[in-house]
Amino acid sequence: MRIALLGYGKMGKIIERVAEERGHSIALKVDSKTTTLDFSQTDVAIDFSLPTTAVKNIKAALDHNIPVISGTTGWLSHYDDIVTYCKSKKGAFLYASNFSLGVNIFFEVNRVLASLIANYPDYELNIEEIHHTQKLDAPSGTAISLAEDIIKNSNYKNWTLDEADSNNIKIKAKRIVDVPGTHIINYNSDVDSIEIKHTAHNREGFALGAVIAAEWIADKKGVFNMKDVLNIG
Ligand SMILES: NC(=O)c1ccc[n+]([C@@H]2O[C@H](COP(=O)([O-])OP(=O)(O)OC[C@H]3O[C@@H](n4cnc5c(N)ncnc54)[C@H](O)[C@@H]3O)[C@@H](O)[C@H]2O)c1
Ligand SMILES: O=C(O)C1=N[C@H](C(=O)O)CCC1
Repeated sequence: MRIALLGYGKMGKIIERVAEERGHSIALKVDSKTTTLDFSQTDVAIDFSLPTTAVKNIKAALDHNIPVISGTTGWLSHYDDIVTYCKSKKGAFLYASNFSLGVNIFFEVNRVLASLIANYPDYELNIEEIHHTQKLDAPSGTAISLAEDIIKNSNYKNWTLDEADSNNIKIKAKRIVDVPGTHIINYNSDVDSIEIKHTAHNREGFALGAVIAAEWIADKKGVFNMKDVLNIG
């Protein structure tokens, strides 16, 4: 498969190595200096760029009839617009806030735990996410996915970075040098606590998941997510 890397930073470089190890080639590398996007030698595009550039990159790939997956976070207010755009172009698109297998299993555990605890108001909930200091967005896309899944399976109505009340899930976003990504869900009552935690040891899991998703979407049309790829849940 010939891959366009839309974004060639920390993730783009690891994806390049993982993709080559799996027998693919990199046909196009796009970063802040790129002026024209030539998709003519490309089968699939992988976007790990910036919150401010993802929408333009995704639309450019769809304009050229190239299936595209995006791991960029912080642009989701435009998600519905991209879904409509993809359908209008009869293209293929997949977004995942987190491509790692471990986090996608963690998402399932989070959903089950949220629905089990939903009817026990004695438990106070908070989500904590910890990432490296270069991260541009807060909270992380993964923390937003976790909060949205809890909202779907409980009585919470929203999430907030500020002080929470019983309608809102508090998300604490911490930035510590070199942390690839940690997410903790904590339910706390007067008598006990229940905590689930996912710790990424490095970025390899994100990169492998992204390449697997790109392989999966290359011959498809439609809008997908990682549940479609991994067949879990
Ligand atoms: N979904 C996941 O599994 C996952 C995992 C890790 C990171 N991320 C997200 O991926 C994104 C990138 O992460 P990173 O750690 O590689 O960041 P990074 O800052 O290291 O890399 C971003 C790259 O985008 C490039 N860029 C700038 N302008 C561009 C443009 N117009 N078009 C294309 N690229 C452009 C920059 O030159 C830079 O190389 C972030 O939003 C991050 O939150 C998601
Ligand atoms: O390094 C990042 O930035 C990460 N971003 C994703 C998020 O916002 O959830 C996934 C984890 C790493």
